[in-house]
Amino acid sequence: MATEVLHFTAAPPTKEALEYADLIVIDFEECATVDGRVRLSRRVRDAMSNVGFFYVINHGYSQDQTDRIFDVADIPFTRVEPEEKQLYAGRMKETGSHQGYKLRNYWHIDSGVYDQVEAYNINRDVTKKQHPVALRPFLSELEAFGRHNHFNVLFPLLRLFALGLELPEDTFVDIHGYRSVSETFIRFMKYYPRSQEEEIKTGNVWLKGHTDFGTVTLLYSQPVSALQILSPDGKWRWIRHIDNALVINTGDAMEFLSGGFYKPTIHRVIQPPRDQRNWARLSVFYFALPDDKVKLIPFTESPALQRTGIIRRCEDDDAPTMEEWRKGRTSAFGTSLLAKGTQEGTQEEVIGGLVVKHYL
Ligand SMILES: O=C(O)CCC(=O)C(=O)O
Ligand SMILES: [Fe+2]
Repeated sequence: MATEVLHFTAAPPTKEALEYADLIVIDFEECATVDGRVRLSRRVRDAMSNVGFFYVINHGYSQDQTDRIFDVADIPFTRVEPEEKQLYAGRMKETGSHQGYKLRNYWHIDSGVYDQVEAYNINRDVTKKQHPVALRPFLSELEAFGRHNHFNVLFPLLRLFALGLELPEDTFVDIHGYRSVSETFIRFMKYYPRSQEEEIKTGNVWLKGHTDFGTVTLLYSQPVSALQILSPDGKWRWIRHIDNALVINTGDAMEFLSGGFYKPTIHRVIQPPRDQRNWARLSVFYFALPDDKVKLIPFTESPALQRTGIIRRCEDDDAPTMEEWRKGRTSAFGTSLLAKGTQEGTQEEVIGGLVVKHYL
């Protein structure tokens, strides 16, 4: 018998007419055959050179299994007292690692306003760190959830990304070992309402526009609209909720490894539409990163890449390892001093000699 858990009730979808990004849907049932995978890899490649985000359906978790994960995801926020949360606070700035809580008021947004987001991060090896008492009965479920994401979702996606580059299917799989030393982790996230003053000072931005620093991000679609992506035409567009779909995007590490073939898409979180403002926004993610020791240089043997041209952010000799890049990005995120960017509405910082941009 599964341990009992309070049910998390998600908001109804918004009725407001939002300007949504037009994203393709990748049906994992088509992954079963080589032909299917080649077809999907072409669609993924097009989506990536266009909007950069896409959906995955039929990923192997039923609606009930996904609902259960959201119920468990709420535990670190609602079933743990503030004093206990402090005991499990992550030390992102000092360690460059996402493990434990990211408590509220940690990331600077704008004009002296800090975030109202709580996150709880769990390495896929759930034994790496201790967890709050209320979460302990669920650790084996969380381990299974990580495993499912790794083998049933991440690996098929990595194969599609490799095929798109005309590389052997397991090129990226081979550098994302489930048992390797790497940060690949589960994140639960809950956003809390803010004061009117905070909304005004930040132009309703809850989480600034950024790229993710790993290879692939899996987000379990949830109904509170707030996530937006920066479209190629310079407009922010909303991500639409699809029941039990995954929202997929790639990050910096995939850009490095693919020589700019798969570019990371800038995304942000803003205040939800009026009809959803009194609802909690709970998110579930799996953030994939290659093994810590992987040097982030392009797979130049890719025929596709040779045709399109390789774009490097730096010379191969200067390229960071995954460990260096994630530590640099993680410790700086939301806490470093940012300079005004060259582009309107951007801010910049330098990490490992490379410019990293943030968007308002
Ligand atoms: O909450 C969301 O939908 C997005 C959060 C996000 O972009 C992140 O945690 O990197
Ligand atoms: Fe993100």
